[in-house]
Amino acid sequence: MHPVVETQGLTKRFGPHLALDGIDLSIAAGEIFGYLGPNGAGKTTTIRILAGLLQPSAGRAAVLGLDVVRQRDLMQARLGYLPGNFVGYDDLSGEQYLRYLANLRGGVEWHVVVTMAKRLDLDLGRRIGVLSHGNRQKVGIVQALMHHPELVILDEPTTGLDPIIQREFLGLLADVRDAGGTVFLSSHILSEVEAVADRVGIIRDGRLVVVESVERLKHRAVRRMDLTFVGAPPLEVLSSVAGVREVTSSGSTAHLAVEGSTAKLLAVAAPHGIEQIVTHEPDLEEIFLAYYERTDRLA
Ligand SMILES: Nc1ncnc2c1ncn2[C@@H]1O[C@H](COP(=O)(O)OP(=O)(O)OP(=O)(O)O)[C@@H](O)[C@H]1O
Repeated sequence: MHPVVETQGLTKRFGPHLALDGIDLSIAAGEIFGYLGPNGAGKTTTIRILAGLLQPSAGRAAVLGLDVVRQRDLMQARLGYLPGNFVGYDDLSGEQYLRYLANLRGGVEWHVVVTMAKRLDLDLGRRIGVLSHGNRQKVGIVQALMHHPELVILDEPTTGLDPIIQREFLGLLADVRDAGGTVFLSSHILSEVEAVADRVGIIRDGRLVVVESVERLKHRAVRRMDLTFVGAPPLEVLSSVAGVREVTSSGSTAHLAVEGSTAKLLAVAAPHGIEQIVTHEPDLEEIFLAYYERTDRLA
């Protein structure tokens, strides 16, 4: 079976600027793939090429086994797509706009639209022009999913959604996967995609620096922790634990950077009397750091 998304040496230049530098990706049917990277990394450029809206400068991309340049129309008919800057038509209500798009697609099951709107707490009767950014984004999400596409590509879909709606939205994506569909979503925040993605790819400066399962990525990540002790923090003991990268202190609190599991550290620290533990979720930069430091060591 063809991968649902496949790129080989995908490259995009904007004048002298190299926005994508030889991206090789392969995503299988039924996967939720998170495409992560900081601002300007090349996520939108990749997505626009996959959606057939931008031509690569070199390399190739195929979606659902169809070349995104030569077989663009066929490919787009089977795709659901939410652009990063979704706006819709201000003068139409959500319902009018979605019916219009549904007609262009040759009809959709309207009850699917109504159910999704309910789940996302979207009022379909309101004019798009008066909707908040988050509510507009919900219209964009519904139009991307309403026709049960085989592949859904979403560019920063959670922008503007509150946490409860975000969770509901991730549930919709899980439903797509459970029905055999494939999801490709971009984000610059790991925690947004880690709950739902099977694998993630991290792009930085136009290069794919790592592709792996969320579990392995988290394991590789450097996590920051603050351990407050009853007395003075045992800094030397803490520094000697495998995986502990940095140790500083203020008063009775030790500030640590830990790679991988924190179980060993906690076991060693516990006999010294821990009063409080604060764990900070690893952010993307810290994951990059861990990744680059590891490749440096291997080099
Ligand atoms: N049309 C364009 N003309 C010139 N440069 C562009 C164009 N589109 C994107 N770029 C540049 O290509 C690089 C990648 O941009 P891209 O929008 O793909 O990043 P991104 O990862 O989606 O970032 P963000 O999270 O900020 O949207 C950036 O340096 C950007 O300035």
